[in-house]
Amino acid sequence: MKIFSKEQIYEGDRLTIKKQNISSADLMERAGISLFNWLDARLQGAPVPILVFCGIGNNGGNGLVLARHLITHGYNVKTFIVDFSDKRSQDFLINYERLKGTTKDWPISIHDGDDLPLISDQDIIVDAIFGVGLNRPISNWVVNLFKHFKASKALTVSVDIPSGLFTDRVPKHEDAVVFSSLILSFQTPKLAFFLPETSKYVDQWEALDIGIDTQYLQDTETEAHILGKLDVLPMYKQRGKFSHKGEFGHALIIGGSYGKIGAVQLASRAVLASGAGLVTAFTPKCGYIPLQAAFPEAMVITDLDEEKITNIDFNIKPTSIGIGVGLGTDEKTLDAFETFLKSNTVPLVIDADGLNSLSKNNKLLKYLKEDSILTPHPKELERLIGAWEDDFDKLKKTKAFAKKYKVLVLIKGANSIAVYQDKLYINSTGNPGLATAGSGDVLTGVITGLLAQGYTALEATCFGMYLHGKSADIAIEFKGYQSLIASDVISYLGQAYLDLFELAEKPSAAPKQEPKSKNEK
Ligand SMILES: NC(=O)C1=CN([C@@H]2O[C@H](COP(=O)(O)OP(=O)(O)OC[C@H]3O[C@@H](n4cnc5c(N)ncnc54)[C@H](O)[C@@H]3O)[C@@H](O)[C@H]2O)[C@H](O)CC1
Ligand SMILES: [K+]
Repeated sequence: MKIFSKEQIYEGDRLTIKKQNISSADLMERAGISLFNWLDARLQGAPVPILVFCGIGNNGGNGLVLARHLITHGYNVKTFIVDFSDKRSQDFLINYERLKGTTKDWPISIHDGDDLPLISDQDIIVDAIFGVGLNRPISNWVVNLFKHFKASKALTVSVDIPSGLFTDRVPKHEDAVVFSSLILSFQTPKLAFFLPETSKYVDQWEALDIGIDTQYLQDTETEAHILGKLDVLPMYKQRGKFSHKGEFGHALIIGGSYGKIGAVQLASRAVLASGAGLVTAFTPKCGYIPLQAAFPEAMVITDLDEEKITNIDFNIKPTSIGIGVGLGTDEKTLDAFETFLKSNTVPLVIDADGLNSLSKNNKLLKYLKEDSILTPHPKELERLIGAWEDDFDKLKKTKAFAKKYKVLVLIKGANSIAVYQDKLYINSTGNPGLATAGSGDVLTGVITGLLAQGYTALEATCFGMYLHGKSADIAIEFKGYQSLIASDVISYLGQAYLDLFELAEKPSAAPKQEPKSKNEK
């Protein structure tokens, strides 16, 4: 699913109005009705108090349309105008008058210095104060209103985007953003829903279709995509009836050091579980017995050194290589890594100490084969590209890095993001159970395994991170968040594959999290 930028959203609105020969107030009506329909289908007329807080722009206008339809359908509604400016938008004004013509309960204006309205835990807050038009810091008294929302613990439904969240930068203060229980976002989710520094304001989101011109939605290239099942399904390579293991590639996992052979085992097992035909592990000598004993499906080649890799020399012809898991950064290993990089021509995944070796000696970056895949977690990324100002800046810097060295960078996190050329691919699967030892080694194995099977670097990364997260999502149903271990992610990979062919749904949620207790925000 595409994620449109703020400029693209405005352009989509403009074009839709023109092509469908409607007024902007008509489009606002449609957006407001889509909000109403969504809520009405869930509330089914329940008399729960709904407090609709409207700003003075078009986001506020959306709130006014919603309030009007809720009122005419008999809901218990109070409407407030958060009067932070006298520059009311035209469509806001049209809908302000329409609401006043519908009910005797006219909207109550809230100004700087006014008492804040009473909100109880059982109320529903509709946050239609700021939309994507937010372009500067918010006044203190409005921030106090946001704090008041948060303190109330009422369910908070944000229209389009949580008020206070920018589309292109991280807000300076946490209090200056509404914490949403649910965002009803028009047409497309916003990038901010998925970044570590801004996704904390987002619990759940839904994209509501408001009838933006289909051609425009189809033809417009976006910088970011959120990868759901429908996005990865076309990447899946079917197996023919007469296929044999030679057709599914031979992956080589290079890594391990004394005490860290498990990482190689996890990655190698994940290679096979992802569907690769053969896997060989290259480790120091100390890896030989544990790997052969615990993992009979793997072949093992060892270094001459007992405890660390000192010379990467093998006489097989792998179709993909994953390097770095458990590798360590001993001087001799670094030398071996350098020699390997200089001569390697095989599609490559670099993880963990492979990445740290690159950061220690960034002259090596120029030896990376085009389309190599780097899979850093944020700390490893920082060592590679330097510090960033905020998450948006991090993406900008990562893009520049990926373009400069012609590589793909997978930034691991609650929503892992693959950065390739000018694009961002955001994973929608996975859960906090994955915050456990070895889950990165498994991801490296899955991606290396897919590369071995002939998936392109972009496909292997997108499909790999999706399957890895999906496997964990299925696994926690049985294991729970706390008990999930990396081996489980391998065990459930098969289920993740099978799930691809279950009824496809759209990506449903922001980073999955444990259900919050009622009083926690
Ligand atoms: N065409 C439509 O009817 C549709 C509208 N949609 C909704 O519109 C918003 C975007 O609306 P916009 O009027 O551009 O901006 P906002 O309502 O988000 O912002 C309000 C207004 O306030 C000004 N402003 C910005 N920051 C501040 C600040 N810190 N303090 C004071 N004032 C500020 C800014 O200049 C704006 O004019 C979008 O999110 C949708 O909800 C839909 O797109 C559907 C079609
Ligand atoms: K909002």
